Amino acid sequence: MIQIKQIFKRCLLMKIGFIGAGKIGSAIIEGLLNAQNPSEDIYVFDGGRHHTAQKMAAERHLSLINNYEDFNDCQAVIVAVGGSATETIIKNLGQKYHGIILSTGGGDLTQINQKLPAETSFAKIVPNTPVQIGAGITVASFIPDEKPAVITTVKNIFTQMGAVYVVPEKLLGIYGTVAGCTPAYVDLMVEALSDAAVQNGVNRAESYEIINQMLLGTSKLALISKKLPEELKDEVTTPGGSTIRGVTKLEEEGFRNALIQAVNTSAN
Ligand SMILES: NC(=O)C1=CN([C@@H]2O[C@H](COP(=O)(O)OP(=O)(O)OC[C@H]3O[C@@H](n4cnc5c(N)ncnc54)[C@H](O)[C@@H]3O)[C@@H](O)[C@H]2O)C=CC1
Ligand SMILES: O=C(O)[C@@H]1CCC=N1
Repeated sequence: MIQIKQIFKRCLLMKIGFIGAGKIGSAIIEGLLNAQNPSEDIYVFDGGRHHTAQKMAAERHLSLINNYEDFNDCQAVIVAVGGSATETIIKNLGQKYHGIILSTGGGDLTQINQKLPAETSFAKIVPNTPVQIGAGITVASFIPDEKPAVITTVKNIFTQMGAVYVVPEKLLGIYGTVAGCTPAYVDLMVEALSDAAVQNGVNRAESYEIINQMLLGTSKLALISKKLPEELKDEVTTPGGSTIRGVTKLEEEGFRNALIQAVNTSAN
């Protein structure tokens, strides 16, 4: 049985290329390595100002390449450079590599696809940083008439690292915000909760352990019980107790509104 599973897994394995191995590029690479993809099947392009690709290739034994043509062994190439360089890289890459190009940055799906050779597909993805530990979310958008095999390949790559949502391009911004930006909001909340804990005498390291474990448990409870947030909140808020005093203070300070405005600001 184990052998069959291993053979099945081997069949799903594929070579994946990267241009840009910064924060999100390296998180995806770590996610692929954690999912037991062989390091030599991960190709990284030797470029960029920060030498992150060279460092990562050396440390994690990845295949470092210098020509876009070398990506032709890869089922997909992920462009994770950000900024204005993205579209030029995709255009040049598309002349030399014929497969699936995925970008973590911007660009118009239809316009870019029209400029690429017919055998090359272009799609946009927003992975979040927990992909590195297999607990991520990746949101993807394809042109409306994309080949099903392309969508399946992209899903096969990212389901190794967590959940995948395919959404229309016009919703990629908001889905990407809710999945991709909010880890930073949560980290900010953890820092603030920890500061208050330390202010009241809790050891810093212990406060982080407790708060992160509390978040993990709270999320698991919501996912497993399928209860709504208001039900779960009600289970904690004893009438006349300490939780409702804190909840009321959060309302007074505009906690909910701050989050709503933050999501709108990130997404638009
Ligand atoms: N950090 C995150 O959680 C997420 C980021 N994104 C998007 O992904 C893109 C990249 O973001 P980060 O990884 O955070 O940025 P980053 O600045 O950490 O990484 C970008 C990397 O690209 C490299 N690079 C730049 N030009 C290059 C070139 N011509 N050839 C090869 N490498 C080149 C840089 O040296 C750098 O290592 C951005 O568009 C961002 O909006 C999307 C989802 C999540
Ligand atoms: O901050 C950013 O622009 C990217 C998009 C999603 C997460 N980070």
